[in-house]
Amino acid sequence: MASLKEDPILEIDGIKIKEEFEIDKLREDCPALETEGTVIKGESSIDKVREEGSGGQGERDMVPPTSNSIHRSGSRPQLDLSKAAIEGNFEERDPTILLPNQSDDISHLALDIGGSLIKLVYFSRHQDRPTNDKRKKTVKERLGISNGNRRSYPILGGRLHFVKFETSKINECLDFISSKQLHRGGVDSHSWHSDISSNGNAVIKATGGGAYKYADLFKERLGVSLDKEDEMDCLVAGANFLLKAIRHEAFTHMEGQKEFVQIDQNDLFPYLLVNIGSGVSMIKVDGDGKFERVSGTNVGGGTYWGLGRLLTKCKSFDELLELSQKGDNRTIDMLVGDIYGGMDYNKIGLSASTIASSFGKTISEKKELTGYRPEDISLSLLRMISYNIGQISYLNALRFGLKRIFFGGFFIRGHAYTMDTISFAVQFWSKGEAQAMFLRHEGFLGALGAFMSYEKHGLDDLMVHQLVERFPMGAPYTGGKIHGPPLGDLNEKISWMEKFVQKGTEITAPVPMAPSGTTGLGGFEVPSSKGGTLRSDASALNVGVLHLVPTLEVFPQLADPKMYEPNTIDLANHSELEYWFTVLSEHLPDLVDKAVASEGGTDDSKRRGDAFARAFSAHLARLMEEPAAYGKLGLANLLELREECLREFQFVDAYRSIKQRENEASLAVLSDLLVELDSMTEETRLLTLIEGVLAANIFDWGSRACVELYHKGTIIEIYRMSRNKMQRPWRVDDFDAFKERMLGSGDKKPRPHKRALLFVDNSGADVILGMLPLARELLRRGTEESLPFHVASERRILNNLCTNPPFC
Ligand SMILES: Nc1ncnc2c1ncn2[C@@H]1O[C@H](COP(=O)(O)OP(=O)(O)OP(=O)(O)O)[C@@H](O)[C@H]1O
Ligand SMILES: CC(C)(CO)[C@@H](O)C(=O)NCCC(=O)O
Repeated sequence: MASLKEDPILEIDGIKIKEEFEIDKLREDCPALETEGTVIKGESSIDKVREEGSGGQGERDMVPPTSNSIHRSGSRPQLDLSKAAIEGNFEERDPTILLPNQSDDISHLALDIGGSLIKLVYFSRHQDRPTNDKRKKTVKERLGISNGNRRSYPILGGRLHFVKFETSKINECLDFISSKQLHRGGVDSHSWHSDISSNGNAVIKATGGGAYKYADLFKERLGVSLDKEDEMDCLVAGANFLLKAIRHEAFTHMEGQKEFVQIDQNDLFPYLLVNIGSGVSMIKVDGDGKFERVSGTNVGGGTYWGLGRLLTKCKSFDELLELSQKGDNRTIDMLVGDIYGGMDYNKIGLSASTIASSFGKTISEKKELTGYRPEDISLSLLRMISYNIGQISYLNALRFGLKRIFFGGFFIRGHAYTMDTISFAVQFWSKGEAQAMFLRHEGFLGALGAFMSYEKHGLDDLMVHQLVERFPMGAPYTGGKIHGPPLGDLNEKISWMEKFVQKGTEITAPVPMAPSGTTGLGGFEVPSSKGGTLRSDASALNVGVLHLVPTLEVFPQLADPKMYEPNTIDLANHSELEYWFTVLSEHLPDLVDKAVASEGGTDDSKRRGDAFARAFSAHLARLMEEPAAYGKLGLANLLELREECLREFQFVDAYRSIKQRENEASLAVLSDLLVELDSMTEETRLLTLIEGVLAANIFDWGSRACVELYHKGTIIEIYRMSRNKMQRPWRVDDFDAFKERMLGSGDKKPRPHKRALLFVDNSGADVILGMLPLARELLRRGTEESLPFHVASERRILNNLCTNPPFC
């Protein structure tokens, strides 16, 4: 095996890092970027630039350089690099680059003002990294330049937030916008502005009837103009975006069972979109921007809430919904059995328990309204409206031969009984031919669509993996009654946690309002209430903050990147979840110690460590309650959640000191290791390389045996021991099959492998030690033919290589 430096693609040996690079290099990798010949000096980021630039994927996005200072492709955002200059010291690592001519005018707030609720979607730039941690930011990140995809425009990393207010409380919404200065570009507005119209006024995209009704109020209170977007256009754009870009957005819900559906983007259309807001719209969707509103009904969410309020005196929608969980509709609804003397009406397929007439029983009894339990009324009403919508939806699907029906709108509210009832109606009337599916961001379709209508959002061709959903810990997740999004400020978060500590209150994970085991079958069963109380909106809605991470790229040689699922351990399996719950809980004190030590063991870090432990425990408890609370849950998601939680409490890298130690050990033996690998036969080398990767990684994924091993020595010792002296606590599955695919046998050529074979985790040097030779070997092959395997979490490898160069 020759020197790693000869590898033209993955130049990750990096021991000797280039001292400078020129914008020309950047231009080469990101052809759309042009400057007026400015030379920018810096360090190390060249590796990142090169790696990212070499990603291979997205050649389709490449546009030839233009001669002028800024290349524009359509209306997408571009950076104007003209007169770009280093700010401050040239010798500084990754110095900030000023772009004086860049207008930075990307808008980031959109509204859907409906008959019942106002929905806000807003974007905030990532602020994860402490500003003094410049080493972590690459030049490209600072520029907002995308990576290996070679986009011709930047996508800025950040978060999409989802918030809602009751339309009747529009002033609260205006206060919220104003307090966060969202109409002006947010609190970090020094570099981030809303659209400013030619006359200097901010313009916000808005849809829904309220965009017309409240335009003057917005002008008056905030001085902003609402740029009105068509409601149906927005609903469709939002639904298409979610279905294409968000992992596990859609799910089925039958008899209390939630199952996520991974939609194949190439097989999405046509479908029926049913948006259940105050009223209901039914839209046949044939493609992006291709749709027709084929039907609607005025019996919708407003009907349930309005009639329910009158009949039960409930003060809020949630109260009404919560009430239904304790209801028994048989006291209100007339069943087939009530009419047929307890018998089924088999001839037309109706069981005795089928509802013959919603609210029908009340005509035969001489009771006043007060004689009925509000719980029962609420349930009957909910069932009547949900069933009716399900049935009308199916009839419309039938009209157009559509098999899939996606339901959105806030009426659904992630509520099990509602979804079960709709699903039952669709299934019953279609005789199982059509399927009802629900969307996790159910109520935000319109607002997202309005957001998408900004010409400069730059999100239109994001890949699924670039939007990562997170569930930050804030008041709403600890059962607190705080309006708005999760707490953003670190101190706020910590003091929240501390309040719980002081009061000795256990942090209760929010109980999902959707109890499992409810059913609409037969239409009368009583939903089994679990916990009884509804928690705050954010938790009940199960909508996380979408993190946009434009640097994440799928390994370019995957056989089918869209369908690739890196999570091989599915925690939907309860015993698996329990196992990992125990591992992670037991490991928590140790992790906190490490995290605190990585920050110098200061009082502040101890305080943060404590808060982190509580926050993460609450997440774990929440997931034990409802494993699918945050979308489909695989082990990698759980570990990422932990990482994210650490970052929320500003632990940049809990394993920093360990990595340092490992880096030193790795460096010392690297050349030996390469010589050793070079001397092996191809087959032995392949196995050795895989073992190397596993040796490095199983430890990280929580294996107790490896943790013990690790305590006895450094990773390189484990690596050596694993090959020579000891019984390995892991094995390489399917090596023969892999080998055949990898090396080919007889006249068989290597062919793509369907499953992930390598697990690569988010640590730094240890992964790379195993990964380095393997990556090189495989990438060498990859230049000749398609790689025969998938690398799990390959995006993290790139990230790690970029942000934690291992040997420098
Ligand atoms: N906190 C809440 N307050 C009021 N209604 C709620 C709440 N949560 C859920 N809902 C339900 O959601 C419905 C509103 O849904 P959504 O926000 O999707 O529609 P909308 O945009 O307000 O209505 P439309 O599109 O018809 O103008 C309400 O009618 C009610 O049934
Ligand atoms: C009027 C809208 C579109 C406003 O969102 C909605 O409330 C609705 O679709 N209502 C149903 C109206 C009907 O088709 O009968």
